[in-house]
Amino acid sequence: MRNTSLCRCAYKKLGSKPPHFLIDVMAISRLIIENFRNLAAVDLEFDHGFNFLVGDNGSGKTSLLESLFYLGHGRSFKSTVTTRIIRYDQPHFILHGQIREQRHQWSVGLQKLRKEGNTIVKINGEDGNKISDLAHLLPMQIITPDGLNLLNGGPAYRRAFLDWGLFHHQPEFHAAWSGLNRLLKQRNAALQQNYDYAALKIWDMELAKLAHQVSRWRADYAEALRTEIEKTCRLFLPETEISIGFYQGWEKDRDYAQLLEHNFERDKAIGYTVSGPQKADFRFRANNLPVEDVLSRGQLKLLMCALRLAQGEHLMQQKNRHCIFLIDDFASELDENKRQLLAERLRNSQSQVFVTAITPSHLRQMQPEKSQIFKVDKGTIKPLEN
Ligand SMILES: Nc1ncnc2c1ncn2[C@@H]1O[C@H](COP(=O)(O)OP(=O)(O)OP(=O)(O)O)[C@@H](O)[C@H]1O
Repeated sequence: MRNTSLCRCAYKKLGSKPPHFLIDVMAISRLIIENFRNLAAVDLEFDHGFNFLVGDNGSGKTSLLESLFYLGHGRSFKSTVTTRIIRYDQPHFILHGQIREQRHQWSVGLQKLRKEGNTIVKINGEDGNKISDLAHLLPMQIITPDGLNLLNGGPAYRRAFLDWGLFHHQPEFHAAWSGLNRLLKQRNAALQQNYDYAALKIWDMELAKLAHQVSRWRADYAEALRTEIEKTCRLFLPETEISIGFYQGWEKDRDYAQLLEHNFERDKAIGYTVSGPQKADFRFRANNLPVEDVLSRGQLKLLMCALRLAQGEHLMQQKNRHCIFLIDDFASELDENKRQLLAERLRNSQSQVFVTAITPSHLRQMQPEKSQIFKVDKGTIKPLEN
C-alpha cells in the first residue's frame, strides 16, 4: 500500500508519461456507507466492470450514486445543502471506499458532521487531505436526467466540464484557476469601492496573466476533445451534424490586460468585471443551430453522454487513467436502439460503471461479461446472483 504523500505527489506529477502504476483499470472495490440519505448502513463489494442497481422509486438507487460521487468530489450532484444529505436525525454521515488499481490499493474516507459542517478526508488512514486529493484519485463522470443542463443550461456548466478535464490533464491548472477566481473576486470588490484605475492596474496585470494561461489551456483541451466528441456523435447522432466552438470569454487575440483597462469605467459602473475567462463557453450546434433549440430530449441526452464518454476516453488515451461512470436512470428518454448504442460504448470504455434502473428489463441491452446486480429496497442494498 502506498503512503498518502507519495501517492499525492505521484498524481501531481502526472505529466506526459504516466507512472506505471496508473496504467491499469481503476475501480472502487468496496464501499461502506453510514447515514447517507436513506442508506443507514451499507457495505458492498463492487464488480470492476458493470454494477446495476435495481429498485423501486425512492428505494435509494440515486443515493448510492450520490454517495460515490460525493466520495470523488466532496460534494453532491443533487443538493448544495450538505446537512440535508445526512440521514434524518443523525449527527454525521461517513463514506469509506477502497480503490484498486491492479497492483495498488487506496483506502479513502470522508465524514461530514451536521454541527461543524466541515468535511474530514482521510487517505490511507492519514488526516489532512484535501478534497482535490480525492478528486485526483477518483476521476468520475456522472450522467443523470438533470445532466442536460450541460447543453441547455448556462455556460457555467460547460466551463465546469472543460475545467474537470484540465484538472485531470494539467497539473498546474488547479492553482491557476483558484488564483484567477480569487483575483476576480478581489477586482469585483474593488470596482465597488470607487478606486481609480491606477489602484487596480497591478492586480489586473496578474489577473491577465492567469486569464491568458487558463484560456489557452481551455482552448487546447477543447480542441483536443473535438475528435473524440465527433467520433462518438457520428455513432450516437449520425443524422445530425454537430459543430463545436470554444469562446474564451472575450474577443479572440485581444490582450486581456488592455481590455480590462479599456472596460474599467464600464465595469465600475456595473460593479463587476463583464468580460473574461469567467464568461468562457464551449458551444454546440446541430446542423448549425443551437442544440437546445433543435434536438429532442433523447438526442440531447445522447449528446450529453457523448461528451462525457469522450472526456473519459480522452483521459484514458492521454493519461492511461480510467474514469468511473455513474449513470442514473439509464433507460430514460432513450429508445431500444439508442440504449444499445450507449451500452456498447460503455462496454468498450472498459471502465467501472454504475447504472440504476427501476426494472431489470431496462437493462436488457447491457450484457457485459463482468457485472453484478444489486437489489435496492427501502435503503437496503443486496447483491443478486447473476
Ligand atoms: N437526509 C435524508 N435522510 C433519510 N432519507 C432521505 C434523506 N434525503 C432523502 N431521503 C429519502 O431517500 C429516499 C431515496 O431516494 P433516491 O433518490 O435514492 O431514490 P431512487 O431509488 O433513486 O428513486 P427514483 O427511482 O424515484 O429516482 C427517498 O425516499 C428520499 O425521500
